Amino acid sequence: MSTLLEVSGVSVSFDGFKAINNLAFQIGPAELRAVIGPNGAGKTTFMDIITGKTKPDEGRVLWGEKSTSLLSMNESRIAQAGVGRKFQRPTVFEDQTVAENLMLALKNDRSPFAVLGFRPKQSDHDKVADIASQIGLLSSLERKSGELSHGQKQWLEIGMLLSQDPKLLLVDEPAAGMSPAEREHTTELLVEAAKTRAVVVVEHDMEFVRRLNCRVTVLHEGSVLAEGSLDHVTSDERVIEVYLGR
Ligand SMILES: Nc1ncnc2c1ncn2[C@@H]1O[C@H](COP(=O)(O)OP(=O)(O)OP(=O)(O)O)[C@@H](O)[C@H]1O
Repeated sequence: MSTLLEVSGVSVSFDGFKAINNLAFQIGPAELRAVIGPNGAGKTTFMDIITGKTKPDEGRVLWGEKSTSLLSMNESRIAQAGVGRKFQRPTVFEDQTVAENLMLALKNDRSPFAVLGFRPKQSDHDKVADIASQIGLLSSLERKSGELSHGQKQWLEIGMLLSQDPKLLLVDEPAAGMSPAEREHTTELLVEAAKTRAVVVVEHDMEFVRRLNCRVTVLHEGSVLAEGSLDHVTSDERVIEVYLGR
C-alpha cells in the first residue's frame, strides 16, 4: 500500500515535558483512521505537528509521492499542499447561506472582498450542489447558516473543507454534541470522504469509533500504544490499563 503521510521519530517537548515521544504514524491516500487516547495523550499536538502549527524537536514528517518534508513548510503551504483540518467548534459564516459558505470555501479565499467581484461559473454552482448533497444539505442551500443545527453546521464545515479537495482531512471530535441521528450521518459522511482521500478522526466516543469501522491508532504519553481494529486494540492489556487505570 502506498503512503500519503509518514511521521517517524517525532518528539516535541513543552517546558521539558515530552508531549510527543518518538511518534510513528502512517496513512495511505484513501484511508479512514481513528486516533484515540486518554486526555493529554498528545492527539491535538499530533495534529498541530502535521498542520505545521507546532514544529517538532526531532523526527520526520513526509508527504506525498515525492516524500516532501512538511517540516520546512508553514501552515498555509501545508494547507495548500492538501491538508485540511476541522476543529471541534464549527466556524461557518452564520449570516451567509449554506450555498454562500460553500462557494466562499470553493474559491479558497474567505475574505469578503474577494467575494465582491466574484461571479461564480456554472461549474462552481454544480460543485456547490454536489458537496451540499454529500453533506446532506442540498435542501438547505438557501438557508442562513446561523439557523442550522449544531450537527448541520459541522457538516457544512466539513463540506467547506471538502470543497478544497484536501488529500488529508483531520477531524477533531466530530460527534461531540450531536444527536444519535446526526452521529449516524456524520459516520456516513466520513466513511464516504475517505474513499477518495485520507481522513484522520480524533474521537473520544468509542461507539462512534466502532461505527467508523476502520483501523484505530491508540496514543498514550505521546507514542503509539497500539494499532489495529477496534476489537484488537481494546483487547490489548496495555490499552485496558491506560483507559481503566488498572
Ligand atoms: N503549548 C503547550 N504548552 C505546554 N504544554 C502543552 C502545550 N500543548 C500541549 N501541552 C501538553 O502536552 C500534553 C499533550 O496534550 P494534547 O492536547 O496534545 O493531548 P490530547 O490527547 O489532545 O488531550 P485531550 O484529549 O485532553 O484533548 C498535555 O499534557 C498538555 O498539557
